[in-house]
Amino acid sequence: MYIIYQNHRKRNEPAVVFSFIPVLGSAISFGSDPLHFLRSNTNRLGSTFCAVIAGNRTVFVNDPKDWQEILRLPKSAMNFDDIGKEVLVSSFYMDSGTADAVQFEGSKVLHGQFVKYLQGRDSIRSMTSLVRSSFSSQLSQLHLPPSSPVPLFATFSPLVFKATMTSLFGPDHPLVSDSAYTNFSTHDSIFPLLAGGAPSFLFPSSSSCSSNLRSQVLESTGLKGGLMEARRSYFTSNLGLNPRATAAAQAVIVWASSANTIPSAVWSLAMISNDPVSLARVRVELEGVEGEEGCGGADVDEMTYLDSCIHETLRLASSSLTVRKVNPLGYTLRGGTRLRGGDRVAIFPPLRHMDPLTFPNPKEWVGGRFVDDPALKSRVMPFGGGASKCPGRVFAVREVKVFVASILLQFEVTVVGGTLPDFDKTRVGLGINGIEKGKDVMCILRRRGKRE
Ligand code: HEM
Repeated sequence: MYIIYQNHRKRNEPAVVFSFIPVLGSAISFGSDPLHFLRSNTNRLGSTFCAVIAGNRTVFVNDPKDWQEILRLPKSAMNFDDIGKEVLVSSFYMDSGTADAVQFEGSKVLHGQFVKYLQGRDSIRSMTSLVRSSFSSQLSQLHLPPSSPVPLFATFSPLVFKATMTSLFGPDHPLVSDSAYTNFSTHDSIFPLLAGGAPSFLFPSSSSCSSNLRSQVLESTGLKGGLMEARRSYFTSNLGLNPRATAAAQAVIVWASSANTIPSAVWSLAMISNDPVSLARVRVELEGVEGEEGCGGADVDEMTYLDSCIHETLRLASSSLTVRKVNPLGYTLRGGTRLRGGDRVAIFPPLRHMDPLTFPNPKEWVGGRFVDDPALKSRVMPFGGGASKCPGRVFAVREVKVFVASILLQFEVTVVGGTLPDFDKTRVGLGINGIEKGKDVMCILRRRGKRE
């Protein structure tokens, strides 16, 4: 009965990708090669079709011309909040009542805080300045073997994590530590399984690492007037959450701020360093940066070539999925396609990122792509879109810029072998792909002489 319900097609509904596998449906085919799955089914069934993914009827809208309609629809037609709540419960060990408070009752105020602290000019300036001084002090203490290769991801992921935590909690907070990074990365490594609905008791180590993070997240921030303090005060004073629930809600930001920023930063450094032309162009921009530590503040805004390289990295490494849930009455799209109440609607931006008509030679990393054609930047969607678009996007790009600039100002970086490993494909749908399991980007790093 279940299979018949999921696969049966009513009038005006999108065609359904048939699957005999109950619950899982097409999850494995989609997860193992999403572009092939979406393109081949688009060829067979049309650009909007339905597939059952992990028990959910999911309508994939694959023509970018239809995306704006979906992203602009009001919450009364389809919403992200129900899905957001499921993720809070499945992946952040939050109880259902707390998830309701965070995702529904407090959503307007919390969104306003994101806008104020993650996008406001003064706040971004002071967060960038904290990130810059964190990189500066971490790099000065970094001991590297003089001429043997260094694994880029293993070496720099903890640095990016600690810089991000510094910007949110202040430099002396317990989350600014290697042990907190280990807790974060253990939880992060099984995040795709938790988000896919696997029960958390199967992963006791992740659960204890996540609990370690939650026990640290409430320690005093040392930062007055920042995002984390504003959230904490709202959770306790306005939503009446107890310390345990408040910690769970704060831990979400620890993950959201780091999980995608870390691979974005390290891939950007690797891809720039592996392309002599782009590396030379970025170095010319860096020459214009004043002072030894002058890669934060206003300067990063002027590095347009670096900005292009970072967006090109995000274009290639992105695999996010923007998802909405249709309201119980169902909804009819402009073109007449009928969606059932409870259907999920999904947009996969890499379909456009890898479209040769939009991005010629889409598989190639072209550092100056967006300098040559600035309008193309609006076609890159690594931060999702609509109501759930990443609120940390402006700060995130700045942090990546400061990271790359800090490293290149201090080091000559040479990628050993000249080729980069593949992406980790197990994170489809979550954001920026990490690096293939068991691999790293091996580089020779030589400290540069002091600039005059
Ligand atoms: C390059 C780094 C980053 C990338 C690629 C990225 C990407 C994303 C994506 C794809 C989403 C989901 C969008 C959607 O559903 O349409 C998201 C959501 C989110 N991101 Fe980011 N992100 C990054 C950095 C950050 C940072 C630094 C912060 C905070 C300091 C942050 C905070 C959040 C939050 C709170 C959400 C959930 C928004 C909601 O539920 O409405 N992100 N991010």
